Amino acid sequence: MAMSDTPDIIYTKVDEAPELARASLEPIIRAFAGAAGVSVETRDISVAGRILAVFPDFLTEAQKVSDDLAWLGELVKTPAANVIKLPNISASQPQLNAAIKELQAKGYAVPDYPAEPATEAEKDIKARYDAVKGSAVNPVLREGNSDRRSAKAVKAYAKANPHRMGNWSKDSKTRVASMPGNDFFANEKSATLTAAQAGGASIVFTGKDGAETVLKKGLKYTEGEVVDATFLSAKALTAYIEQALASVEPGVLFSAHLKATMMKVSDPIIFGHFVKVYLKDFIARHGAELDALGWNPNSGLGDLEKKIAGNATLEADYKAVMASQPPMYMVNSDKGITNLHVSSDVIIDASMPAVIRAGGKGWGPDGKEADVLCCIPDNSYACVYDETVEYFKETGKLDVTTCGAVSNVGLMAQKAEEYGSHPTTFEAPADGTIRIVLASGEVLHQHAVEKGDIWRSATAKKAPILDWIQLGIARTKATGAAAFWLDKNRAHDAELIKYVEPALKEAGIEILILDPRAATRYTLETMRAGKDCVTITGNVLRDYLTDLFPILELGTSAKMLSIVKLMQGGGMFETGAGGTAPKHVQQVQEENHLRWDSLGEFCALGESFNFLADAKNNPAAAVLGAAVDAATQKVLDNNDSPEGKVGQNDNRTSHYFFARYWAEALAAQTDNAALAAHFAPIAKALAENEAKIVAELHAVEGVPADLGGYYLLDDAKVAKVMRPSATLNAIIG
Ligand SMILES: NC(=O)C1=CN([C@@H]2O[C@H](COP(=O)(O)OP(=O)(O)OC[C@H]3O[C@@H](n4cnc5c(N)ncnc54)[C@H](OP(=O)(O)O)[C@@H]3O)[C@@H](O)[C@H]2O)C=CC1
Ligand SMILES: O=C(O)CCC(=O)C(=O)O
Ligand SMILES: [Mg+2]
Repeated sequence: MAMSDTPDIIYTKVDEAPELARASLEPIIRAFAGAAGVSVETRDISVAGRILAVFPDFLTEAQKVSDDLAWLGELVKTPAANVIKLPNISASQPQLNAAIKELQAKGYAVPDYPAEPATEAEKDIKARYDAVKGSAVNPVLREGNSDRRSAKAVKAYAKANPHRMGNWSKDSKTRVASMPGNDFFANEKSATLTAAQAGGASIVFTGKDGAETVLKKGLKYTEGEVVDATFLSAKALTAYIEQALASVEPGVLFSAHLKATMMKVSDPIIFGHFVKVYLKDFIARHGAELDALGWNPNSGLGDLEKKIAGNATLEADYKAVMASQPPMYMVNSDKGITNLHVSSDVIIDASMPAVIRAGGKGWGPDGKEADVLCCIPDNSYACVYDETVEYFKETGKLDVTTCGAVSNVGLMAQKAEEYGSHPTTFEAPADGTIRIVLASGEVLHQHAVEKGDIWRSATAKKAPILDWIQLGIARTKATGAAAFWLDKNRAHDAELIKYVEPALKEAGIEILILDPRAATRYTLETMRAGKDCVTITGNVLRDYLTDLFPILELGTSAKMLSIVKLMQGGGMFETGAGGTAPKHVQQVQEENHLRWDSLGEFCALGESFNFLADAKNNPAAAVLGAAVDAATQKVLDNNDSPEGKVGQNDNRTSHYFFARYWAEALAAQTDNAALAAHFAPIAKALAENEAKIVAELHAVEGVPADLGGYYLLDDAKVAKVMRPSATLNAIIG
């Protein structure tokens, strides 16, 4: 990729609430940066955009789009990368189907998703869609390790303006239940490869009859790579879910917390097992009919309800079976949407912290809060939530006004660990053995499996591991307390410890190495004592903890600063640590109020300019960056962030205030006289027209908004909705 034609900054075009926010904020950024000669361009990583990009052969010339994700995937491997990445949808199967339907209805002749492909052509279509499904963007762009923390101003704001926290009681019945064994944790094997073991490998299934099937060929391992293999027993999973359901006490809700988006192969299957157990009697009675309707349990109760709609017998029996089971934790009790409707509705990193923040409460079908049994099948990380729940039962809720800040350094680069394991995850086709066979013929790992068991291999490469350790050391030095979250009794972690211990010795620094349960307790106690603490973790805990601790400390993970120092010298700045907040879009559609908080974008923008200033020796970018930081601080100080209701500040008003403070800071600085002169009249006009602009922004609220679609938005309509102030638009230019 030629570096000379790369824009200074890439801002991503995404989905749902952050995409609506982009439509308002990005024109402001483009105009302000442009005045300093800094170029900003967008690239589309929305799920609709990604579908269109992989099916050019089904589209007319006019409909074809560039494959921006592929382009960005190359860019992040170069020092020229400076990407501001907003969250995008990691589509579950029902979401993917809905996006396809919407595109087709809009005249794009993309094919249906072939669930059971028969021909080579159908297999090709399915493979293309499977590359779009689930978490398909982040693993491609994350060519560096993760550094997530709250900016000082954000933490100070949270301490001074504590959010609402539910009370924890000692006799709360909320608890975490995980499998007694035979899970990924128990069955894991791991090895660090020698130079002789590096090279090609394949994954082979051998049936009881001795017949071999190659599940995956062409794997390429490098020296020092940590290669794991493990499986979760389907029978043990079913038995555990049955036992958990039977153990639900009266008045307690049943819930399952998975990550079906990032673990896009394993977790939809696990989700399907929950559905099958919950609806066991119903499926036993109507299995053939449900098959004929084409219902797959992995697609959840949402799809089932659509498929049986109008069939009075099925509907009545479904209702009866649902009523006979313990009540479920609800996604939306008003609309009857349960935990088991769609696998991507309850995502563990966001869902468990919300239960914990509420004092161990979830919403039941009756629209009331209740204690919850939280099923997290695999023991690798369930202990983190279990320990947190038990800790708060013992000690009561956290005092937000005094607690310390917990930041994270996460091993993430180059598809590290479980989050890179989709291509090497398989449901065992029959009873037999699954082996990883190296080019030499050596069997690296093998497991005896039964039909339906979920087997997977994950790896972490040496260079990212070493980079992660150094980042951990640097952040520890800057922070104080820290721990590596590694369990010497877990196969994979034991291999990582072999890297960590000598590196710490060489650096002459002592950092605790604690298993996840002990590390959870240590971190909670440290933060409660008012001290800051770094969690140095693998990829999954990076994800979980950067929602858990911010949601407790700040009320949300949206305000996190999320830096990805790319290993080839570039920078990626993710906004916040959360997702695309689908609920927020619904509110816009219903009453044109967007409560999405762009503080994560503001923080990322400041970092992106600062990075540009250093990387390209661009002093004007440094001026822009410093002014962004000042504006962000002022948005917080003046309480200009969005609130929940029509008539209150929303995303658009917060952008107006941000633009105004940014212009004021640029006008006031003395490092760049030309920029100061350029922004002085803009700042003046923005300030003088405050009442008029805010009135224009509020005037559109309270009635439904037309976005021209859900997955494929109509950009002109979105611009109209998100930029309704003619006065503001004229000043921005
Ligand atoms: N980096 C990425 O690309 C990520 C993408 N995702 C994707 O996002 C989608 C939704 O994920 P989900 O797990 O439901 O989590 P979300 O973080 O989108 O939503 C959970 C809740 O967090 C609050 N929230 C999150 N961000 C903001 C914000 N900027 N401003 C205000 N409130 C915010 C909202 O709560 P309330 O309205 O109650 O205030 C929201 O309902 C999925 O498709 C998922 O795959 C998820 C995580 C990261
Ligand atoms: O890629 C995804 O699906 C979600 C990513 C995520 O939750 C995170 O990185 O915090
Ligand atoms: Mg997350």
